[in-house]
Amino acid sequence: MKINRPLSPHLTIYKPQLTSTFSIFHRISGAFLATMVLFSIFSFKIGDLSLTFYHFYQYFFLLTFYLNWVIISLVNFTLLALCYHMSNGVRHLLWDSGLFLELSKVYTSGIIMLFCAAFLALFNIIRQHWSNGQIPY
Ligand code: HEM
Repeated sequence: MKINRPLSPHLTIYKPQLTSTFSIFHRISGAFLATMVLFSIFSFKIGDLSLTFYHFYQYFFLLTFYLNWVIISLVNFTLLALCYHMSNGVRHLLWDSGLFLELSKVYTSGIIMLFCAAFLALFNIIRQHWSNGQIPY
């Protein structure tokens, strides 16, 4: 049925603000991290389920041997998400304690949080570089 009337305004009419953008990414990174935690547990445990099923081992061998870069990229991306989520999470905890709630401080702490996340991410990339191409975790 085609109703010829204007639609109510939705998210697209708003100019993105730093505050809402950080908030959305906090949720996205949280959901992504949760997925990766489940995936890691599954990957560790799959050996228990498949002791007699050779193809599982073959699959993981091929994955780690030929698609090493996929795993390294995934680990790095997860680390990036963790750096962001953790830095912003600390900001959330400060708010929960009643600190930095004024709008100007919300913006300042957001910028500081981004620098912290970038520093943590960079630190991890350098750490990985020094570890001779191996994942140092
Ligand atoms: C693998 C680790 C983690 C996972 C899977 C995870 C996952 C999540 C998820 C799914 C949410 C809900 C997001 C939403 O509904 O908007 C959340 C919120 C939150 N996370 Fe994490 N998180 C992790 C690590 C951390 C760390 C290290 C911190 C450290 C500060 C942290 C601090 C927070 C805080 C404070 C909130 C609540 C934010 C709010 O009040 O809206 N998280 N997390």
